[in-house]
Amino acid sequence: MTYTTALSNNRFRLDIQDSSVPQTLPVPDETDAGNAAAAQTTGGTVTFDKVSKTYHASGGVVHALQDISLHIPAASIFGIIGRSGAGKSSLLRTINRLESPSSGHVKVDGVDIATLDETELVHLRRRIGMIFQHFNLLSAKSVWDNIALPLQVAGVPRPEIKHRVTQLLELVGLYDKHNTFPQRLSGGQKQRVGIARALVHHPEILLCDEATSALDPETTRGILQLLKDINKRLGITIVLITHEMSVIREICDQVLVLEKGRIAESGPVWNLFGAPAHEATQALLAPLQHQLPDDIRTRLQATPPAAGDYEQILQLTYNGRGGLEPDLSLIGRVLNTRVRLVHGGVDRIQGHAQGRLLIAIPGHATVISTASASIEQPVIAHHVETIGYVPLG
Ligand SMILES: Nc1ncnc2c1ncn2[C@@H]1O[C@H](COP(=O)(O)OP(=O)(O)OP(=O)(O)O)[C@@H](O)[C@H]1O
Repeated sequence: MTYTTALSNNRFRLDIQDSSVPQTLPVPDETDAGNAAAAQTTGGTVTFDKVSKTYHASGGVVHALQDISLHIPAASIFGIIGRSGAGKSSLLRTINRLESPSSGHVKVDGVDIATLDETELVHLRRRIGMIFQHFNLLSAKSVWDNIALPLQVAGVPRPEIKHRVTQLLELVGLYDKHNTFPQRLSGGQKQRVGIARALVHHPEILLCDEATSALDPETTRGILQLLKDINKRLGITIVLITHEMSVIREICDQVLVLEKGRIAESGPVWNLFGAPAHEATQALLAPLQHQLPDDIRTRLQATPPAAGDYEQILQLTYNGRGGLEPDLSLIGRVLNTRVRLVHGGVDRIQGHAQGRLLIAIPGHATVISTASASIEQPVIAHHVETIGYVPLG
């Protein structure tokens, strides 16, 4: 067995030349057009082809995944969301064959992983790192040993292990903790160790199973930044499942929504978050919506008050399409009245402005019904709706 190390494009590689371990996955069958095309792409693609998974539990048969076909591009950050029991973990776990599909195929870089023998499977799993919600660190081992262990198991010589572990500890910002044991680390530090350990074999794919769900918001931000850096600097494909929509909004390029084991919808995050089409997506995204402030909600009426002054409350929605941005002076000009910003917020997702503004205008002002789609008038929002009336005074 020989080892070579190289540092190129900021990407450290430790190549293990072991005649007992295949250096590449089996060459795909060139007659299979799908396989051949995928094999030519950069490393780290995942393709699901009509994947279904059925469990035979004591309570009966569970169709956890049904007819899933999708492609995860190399070097992308791909999020999987869905209600509890939708099949997220089952899908994620088919990528490294922790679960095997009941039918259909999972291909990594064009190779159907069901065809791999035991040795090839070991090799595949080294190319696919995984991190977990509860970190799965060995409590009796130091930070250093937790990270070094997979390399020791793989038979890597000590000097190489020392080099690699040092490098990874620096990457995750934990070098000063190398002698510490997990129980003395914070949640964020434990996850950093988990990330370092997942990267020991310089994988092309990193699977994240609710990796930030046990962390507070500030620590979550730090871990997401680290994952982003790893994706950018090392070109690793990241596939993550989460119940936190903010995580998807923060770092993912693409998102898949699962519902009862089937694909509800999928696409670029800005597109899905801006205009969720499926009821499951709308329900999942509801917590991200700015709720009506209590003082407005309690005074809001469905019809204009019979007497006295009042304001009309309009909701302006932005879905990110066509480069449309909230422009308060334009809104005032188009509605031709005094406009008061009441509440709301606009996020930028992958450069697209989306969100919701609540504005108040004098009760008797006319809302141009085509403000959201006028040809003559400049468009002020993707959707404009009167949500109620608030008496003044
Ligand atoms: N090993 C198993 N045996 C039997 N049924 C299973 C098994 N694993 C998962 N299931 C069932 O398959 C369905 C999908 O489960 P899965 O864990 O993939 O969903 P999930 O979306 O990850 O859920 P959660 O968000 O709650 O973790 C559920 O009905 C679950 O009970």
